[in-house]
Amino acid sequence: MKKVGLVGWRGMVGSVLLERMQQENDFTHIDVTFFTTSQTGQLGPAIGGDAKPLLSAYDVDALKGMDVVVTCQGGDYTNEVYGKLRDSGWRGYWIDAASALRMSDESIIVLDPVNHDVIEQGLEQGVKTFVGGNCTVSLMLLALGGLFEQDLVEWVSPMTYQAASGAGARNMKELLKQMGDIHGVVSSRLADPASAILEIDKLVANKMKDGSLDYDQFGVPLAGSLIPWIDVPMPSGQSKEEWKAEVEANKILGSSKQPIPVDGLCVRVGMMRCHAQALTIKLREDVSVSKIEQILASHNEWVDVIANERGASSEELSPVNVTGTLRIPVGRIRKLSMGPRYISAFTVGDQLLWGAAEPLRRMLKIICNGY
Ligand SMILES: NC(=O)C1=CN([C@@H]2O[C@H](COP(=O)(O)OP(=O)(O)OC[C@H]3O[C@@H](n4cnc5c(N)ncnc54)[C@H](OP(=O)(O)O)[C@@H]3O)[C@@H](O)[C@H]2O)C=CC1
Ligand SMILES: N[C@@H](CC(=O)OP(=O)(O)O)C(=O)O
Repeated sequence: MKKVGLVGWRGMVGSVLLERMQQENDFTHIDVTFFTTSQTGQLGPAIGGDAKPLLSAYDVDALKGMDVVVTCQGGDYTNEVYGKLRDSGWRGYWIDAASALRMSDESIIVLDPVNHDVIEQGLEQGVKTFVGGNCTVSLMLLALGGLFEQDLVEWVSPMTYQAASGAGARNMKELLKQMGDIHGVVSSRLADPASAILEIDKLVANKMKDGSLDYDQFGVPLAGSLIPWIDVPMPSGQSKEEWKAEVEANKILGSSKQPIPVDGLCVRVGMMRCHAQALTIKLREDVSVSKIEQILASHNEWVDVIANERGASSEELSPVNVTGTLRIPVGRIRKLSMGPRYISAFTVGDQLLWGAAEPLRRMLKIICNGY
């Protein structure tokens, strides 16, 4: 049984990972040790055995005793500890949710339904560092996996609708607080069927603009609004979230030497934990919509092709429908008026499951010989 150290299991991504590992009985196949950056010595969770005192996640000697370290602690932790651990001579497997090591030559970005071959080849060549991809990138590749596998994509432009969870737990709470505070200024009027909508709208607009909403985390109000910028600026004029799309997608696909252009705008909207994306795709050849649907549907067991109909699209391509599940619905597939090689698609996925925790859980399982 492999000795597995878990770091960051208390955070949002880590908790989702723990939940999935429990659902899948993963703890019966590993010898787990829980680490912490802030609660050393306190009792850890009674998972995979009796509760034991938590070890310090900065204790390189303790980490060296692990065959595998899985971390959802974030990039600062990775930057502080990973180098020291490797410099100490440790040759164990490092599995990471943070972006810090994603573009490093010594790492592979893991999304095994899409790049199982890249992962297997890496393992054979002795790669020991495996990093989960950016959430929008992983969710897009799972949705379009069939088209990429058959090399049918000349380029893709994703326009995203990203949930609050991608920015962190405090941001999710802030969004809900904003929703409640806005509702508070009009709740009595909403209860009155005769109330005038323009008066309600004016009160809502005033509340959003008067500076009284909490927006420390997002910097501006998000409830009832949107933010067309995610992460820091890049010299190209892209946001870093937009920059990640092409470099990470091509690294996952193993096509970095002849990269497929992937570029669009990333937008934060008031959803909780599902990211959605509207995709414009240029195909390398004219393929019928029914053939495209067939190619997409047969790629992996989570993708679900939704008919381009009003009812099915409204119900199935909805964060409400997808949240908390591993499903990847993809729909609105039709030819665009630009020409027969241009198609649209729309997809939704849970950014904490396939977008963050699930690729790590599956990588751990691969390393532990599939259990
Ligand atoms: N691949 C992707 O798309 C995504 C990746 N991520 C990555 O995962 C990292 C972690 O993100 P996220 O899970 O949102 O971070 P959180 O802020 O939820 O948790 C990070 C750590 O904060 C500490 N912490 C302090 N107070 C609390 C508390 N009250 N409740 C829970 N934890 C607490 C915990 O460490 P300790 O127990 O040691 O104190 C925890 O592991 C990110 O930095 C990012 O790198 C995140 C989202 C998506
Ligand atoms: N940046 C993503 C979430 C995230 O953590 O991405 P990354 O793992 O690439 O830093 C979002 O805000 O929705």
